[in-house]
Amino acid sequence: MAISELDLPTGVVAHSLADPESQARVLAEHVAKALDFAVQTYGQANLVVSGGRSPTGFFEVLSGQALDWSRVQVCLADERWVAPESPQSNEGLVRRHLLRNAAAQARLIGLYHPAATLEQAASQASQALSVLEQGIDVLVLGMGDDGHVASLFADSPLLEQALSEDCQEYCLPMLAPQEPYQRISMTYPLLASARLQCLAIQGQAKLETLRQALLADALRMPVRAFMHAPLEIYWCP
Ligand SMILES: O=C1O[C@H](COP(=O)(O)O)[C@@H](O)[C@H](O)[C@H]1O
Repeated sequence: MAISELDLPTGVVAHSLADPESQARVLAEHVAKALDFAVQTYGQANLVVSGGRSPTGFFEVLSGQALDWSRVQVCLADERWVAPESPQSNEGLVRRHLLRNAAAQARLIGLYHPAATLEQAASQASQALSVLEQGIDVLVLGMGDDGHVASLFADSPLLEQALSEDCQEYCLPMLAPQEPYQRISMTYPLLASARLQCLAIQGQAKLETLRQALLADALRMPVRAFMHAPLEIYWCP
């Protein structure tokens, strides 16, 4: 299957790239241009990225893009509730693969807080995100094989609240079906307020997940909630 065969909603743009290297380069150049525009226009840029396993190549190419990184704030769309030193930490991934080269100058706003409970940690993460006062300039989402984005998982107790357009919280505690179970996720209204919204996915299996999500309810496959303009999908086999 090719991404052009999917019946995407009007306004959703699909980019089909030849391989992971091309995907990383094209996405990194597009993101860097948008960050540079925000720096020139507002004096600062806010970038929200995802974790997991797939963004490392993109992070490494982005880290070498020429722009005034000292004016860029990097935040995470979601975090596993583990210390940044853990190999499962999304913050750790960003520190190792993105905050290097030119991008070492950027400021990272992590979602991890060592609170007594996951609920308290999520509340502290929400408060820390008040630094996003000019809004999110660029959002880069990934997608799990089950159709989750950020840490918005089907069957997580607070999913309906997190996907509600009226949700006032920047972050909510979420539960994943696999380890690490305890997660903190940015909620739908904050994520969907980003000026540039990108979804980066690789492989046939994820294309099939996306095809199923287009026919599903967002409560079963949360990626469905983001299938509207101005989403840009970057896919490669
Ligand atoms: O658990 C997570 O998974 C998704 C997807 O990760 P991927 O490696 O399959 O692309 C990721 O977007 C999210 O940030 C992460 O916490």
